[in-house]
Amino acid sequence: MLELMTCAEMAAADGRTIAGGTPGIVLMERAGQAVAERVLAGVAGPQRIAVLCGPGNNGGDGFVVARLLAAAGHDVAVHALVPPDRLTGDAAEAARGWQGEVLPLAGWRADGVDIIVDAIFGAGLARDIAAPLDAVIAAVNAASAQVVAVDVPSGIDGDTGTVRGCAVRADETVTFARRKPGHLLLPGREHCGRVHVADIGIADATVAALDVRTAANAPGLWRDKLPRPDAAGHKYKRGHLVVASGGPARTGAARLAARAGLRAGAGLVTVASPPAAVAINAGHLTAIMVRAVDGAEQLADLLTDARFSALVLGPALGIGEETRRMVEVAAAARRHLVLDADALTSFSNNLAGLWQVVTSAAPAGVVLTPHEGEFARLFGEAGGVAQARSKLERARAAAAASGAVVVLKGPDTVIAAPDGRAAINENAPPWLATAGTGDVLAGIIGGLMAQEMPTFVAACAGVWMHGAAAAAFGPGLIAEDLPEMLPQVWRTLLD
Ligand SMILES: NC(=O)C1=CN([C@@H]2O[C@H](COP(=O)(O)OP(=O)(O)OC[C@H]3O[C@@H](n4cnc5c(N)ncnc54)[C@H](O)[C@@H]3O)[C@@H](O)[C@H]2O)[C@@H](O)CC1
Ligand SMILES: [K+]
Repeated sequence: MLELMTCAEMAAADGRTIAGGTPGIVLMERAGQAVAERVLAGVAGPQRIAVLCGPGNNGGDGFVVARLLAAAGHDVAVHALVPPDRLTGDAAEAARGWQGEVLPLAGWRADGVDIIVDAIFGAGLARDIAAPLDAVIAAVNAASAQVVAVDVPSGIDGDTGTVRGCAVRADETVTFARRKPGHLLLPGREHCGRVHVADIGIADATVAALDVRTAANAPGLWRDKLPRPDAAGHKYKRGHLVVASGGPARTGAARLAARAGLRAGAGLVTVASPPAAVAINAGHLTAIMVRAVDGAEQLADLLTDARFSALVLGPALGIGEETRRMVEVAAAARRHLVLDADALTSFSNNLAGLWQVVTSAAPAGVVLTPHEGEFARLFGEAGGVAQARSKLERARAAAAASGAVVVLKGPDTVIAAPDGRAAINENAPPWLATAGTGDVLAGIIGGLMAQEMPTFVAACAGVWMHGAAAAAFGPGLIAEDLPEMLPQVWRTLLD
């Protein structure tokens, strides 16, 4: 269940389930039940519980939770934004099931409360939170109580993960059927605590019929497309990756990418080096080959040999005309390309040029791996990017505008394909943000593409393996450690 459903998709799935014969109040009962079970898991003895209810169905879920927790013997107080007689539909029905008092939410204080159930806003959050609710949310966040959020922490936009004015910080969040993008994108992810997905009876077929295009990035998305070494195979069948090196003072980045490409399974890896840097590159490499390649013209000569199947261009390659020409030459030779760092910056404010590169490389795939700064220089002006509400939408718009697979890097890296598919990565530990790790990522993706793994899934797999390698190493990681952790990551994937 890697799909992520937007708030609108969730509402559509709900609507179809209701149309299929399951009344809305039954879904709400199941939702409330799932939250109540989560609250009860791990509590010993009677608790003082405050259930904070908003004006819509999220609040309706809250009334169900309150009823079930009171029935389980806890001391439950309900505080609502609007009086129950102003609720409508399923929420009104759920509120009628609550026999106790309903106190106002404005001015609520957390004094003496053990557990807070946040049922103020969920998928229907439509604008920034204002007074007096901002004070309520501040009180939730200042409380020492355990906070369990219903669906999404109130104030977090379920589609974008952004904070609308202010937002609850939950210890646990119980959502329904599938997670939403806002559970994975920052800062939303940090507000959710542990996320639990409860089955409320929305059929997989109902979700499938919605053609959901966004997923959490995990092996289930691409494991079956990973290149698998076979007994009869040999290195020439596992692709040949070329990584272009910068000049004598800037060679380390290419070697990091090259080593990562080899560990990612490329059969052969060659560092294409300016003649002046061949000696230093050769002095630091063993299993990886070095070839003297002096600029774009000689790269074109090299690529007349059809065995070179993929290239990584960009890490410390230098910004400017020559790098741009190397990219164009590689594209014209129809090789799989990973464009990173200086190769991206060499196309700043030149989206037309980038589009040309992607078009001429086709059917070979092109992956762009910008961090936020490179992304802004490349796509700041692109249609759709400026209007995008989230990192997810920005990456998707950039992929559509460039025709390439875009890997928009960060702690919540988004991988987007020009056809609209996108994945959000969540396995990167904070210590992955260190010098040179981007070069390694480019190398891993290049290594997978050299083996003919399809472009979008190669990018997704590369990002995940990169995060898994960092997580397996732990704090203190430096970029050089990442390729060395890949065998361990491979073992978990190829079992
Ligand atoms: N049918 C479904 O999809 C199901 C939905 N369920 C619950 O229903 C929720 C969605 O319900 P709704 O669509 O009613 O949405 P919400 O209950 O999240 O909120 C909508 C209400 O909040 C008001 N509102 C929005 N932003 C506001 C702001 N910043 N300040 C003040 N008021 C604001 C709106 O005017 C509206 O009255 C889900 O999050 C989930 O908890 C569950 O009952 C399970 C089934
Ligand atoms: K909520």
